[in-house]
Amino acid sequence: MLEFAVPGGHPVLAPMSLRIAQGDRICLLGPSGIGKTTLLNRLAGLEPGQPRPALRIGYLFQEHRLLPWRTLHDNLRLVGVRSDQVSSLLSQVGLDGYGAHFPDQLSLGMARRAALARCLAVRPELLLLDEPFASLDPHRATELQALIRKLLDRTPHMAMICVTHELRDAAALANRVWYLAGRPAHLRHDGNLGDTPAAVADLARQLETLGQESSAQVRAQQPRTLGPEAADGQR
Ligand SMILES: Nc1ncnc2c1ncn2[C@@H]1O[C@H](COP(=O)(O)OP(=O)(O)OP(=O)(O)O)[C@@H](O)[C@H]1O
Repeated sequence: MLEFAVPGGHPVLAPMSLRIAQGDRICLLGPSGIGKTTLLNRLAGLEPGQPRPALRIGYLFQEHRLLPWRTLHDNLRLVGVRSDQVSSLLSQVGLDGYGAHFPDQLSLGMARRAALARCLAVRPELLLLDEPFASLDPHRATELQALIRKLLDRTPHMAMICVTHELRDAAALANRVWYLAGRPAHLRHDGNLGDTPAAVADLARQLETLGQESSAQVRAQQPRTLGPEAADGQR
């Protein structure tokens, strides 16, 4: 069991205590801008002043963050992959023979898979994926989803948290759903996905309601802007 705490006083996130079991597959959903990436960063120990996490974490950022002036081979060498293991790692993500390519020579989907290979290189106990399917065409997104599914099946003890806007990604990859909402943001839902299409549809309705409540709360907290008449009255 992995335990994480977000302390009080965080500018975006409410205090929370999170428990993640080995092999948990969690999809993290919530309205845009609510703090999903911030929570992943927090879990990865990337926020200022945070200690290094005590477990091995692979983090697939929204951008690939590979060094553009290094080949894929060298990018993987930099995180400790032995030269004779590079090909097999690239092969795991469907990039056989691309070791000599530079990141900018790859399509978005391929670069994301190369970044995924770099995540796997550390043999993560926790894999963090930040919107892995964003900006991919539906065919490429389905392909990447199938690849991630295969990698998860191959590493049953690894836990995963995947940020997404689509509950259908959760249906394909996750056994558990977190929903972040409110300001400061807290987990408004933490539960199993449900085994049947009807249960998933029911969860989708619940999450939509939570999203609407959250948006209303955020709107109510925003400072009111003065319209022209009100502004006149202030002069
Ligand atoms: N330390 C901080 N202090 C103040 N604001 C912050 C801090 N860290 C993040 N934010 C702000 O919090 C908001 C939440 O950002 P975040 O990217 O985590 O949301 P998100 O839910 O991942 O959004 P999206 O779904 O659009 O990717 C952003 O407006 C960001 O600028």
